[in-house]
Amino acid sequence: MADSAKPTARLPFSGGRPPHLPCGPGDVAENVLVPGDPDRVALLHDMLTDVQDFGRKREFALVTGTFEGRRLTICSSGIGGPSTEIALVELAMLGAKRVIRIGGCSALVPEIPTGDYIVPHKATGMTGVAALYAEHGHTPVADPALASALEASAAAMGLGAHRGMIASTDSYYLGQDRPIRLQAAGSPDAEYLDRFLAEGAIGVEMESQVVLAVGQAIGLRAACLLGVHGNRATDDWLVDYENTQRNLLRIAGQALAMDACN
Ligand SMILES: O=P(O)(O)O[C@H]1O[C@H](CO)[C@@H](O)[C@H]1O
Ligand SMILES: O=c1cc[nH]c(=O)[nH]1
Repeated sequence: MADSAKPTARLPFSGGRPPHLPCGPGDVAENVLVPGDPDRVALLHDMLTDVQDFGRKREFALVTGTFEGRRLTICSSGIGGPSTEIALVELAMLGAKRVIRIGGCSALVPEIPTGDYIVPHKATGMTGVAALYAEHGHTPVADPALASALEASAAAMGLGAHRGMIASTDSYYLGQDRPIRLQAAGSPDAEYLDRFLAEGAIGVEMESQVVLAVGQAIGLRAACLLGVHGNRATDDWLVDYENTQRNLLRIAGQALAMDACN
């Protein structure tokens, strides 16, 4: 379907090129890392060799290169569920088989410091896209072998990785109990984060529930690796976040090599 020459309204691929990602047939590796921010593709691409840069359309920047002998694509998803669903579906249609979201989150419990990592084994939350995919489960699960490989990879590098449930939401401000007017900066009304905590979530961000729900639905092996950018229990926020982001690629790249189902 993805290589039909003429676009249709139902599936507007043109000559095999998808309507959103800036690439075509043969450009996407079987292994894909998906950060949210397109600038992170630029930040990380010097860690690859033999890089082909396919540029950027909207929030989707995409490069394919080699990381430790393995062909690897890095493609940004933008913020939130709708653009993340588009990225995953089009990546899969172009040949992706294993996808790891590498993004940021805030921890919800005081024991997880900023600069550590979370490997969600499942995701809860209130994203619209995951609700659409709900027949595959309100709490979609990560590919177990891929998630285990991420944990083992972080451990091998001596980096703190915490296994647990992540919560994803479509809202950065109200949905994460942040003030939505400066005047209210001192008095956020905690509500949504308490609900996530009560369900057992250890962190919050905006895409993992979608990545896992879509992955399960379309048969893409999917997992997430999240850098802990903030901690909502201690109110700590990591100002220098670049090293954490580079470690996301290092951990995920090693995990792809360690994955038992490789
Ligand atoms: O670090 P990324 O992948 O962008 O993820 C997190 O950061 C963004 C919000 O600032 C949301 O996309 C959230 O999920
Ligand atoms: O607090 C945070 C940090 C990263 N991403 C989010 O969505 N929230």
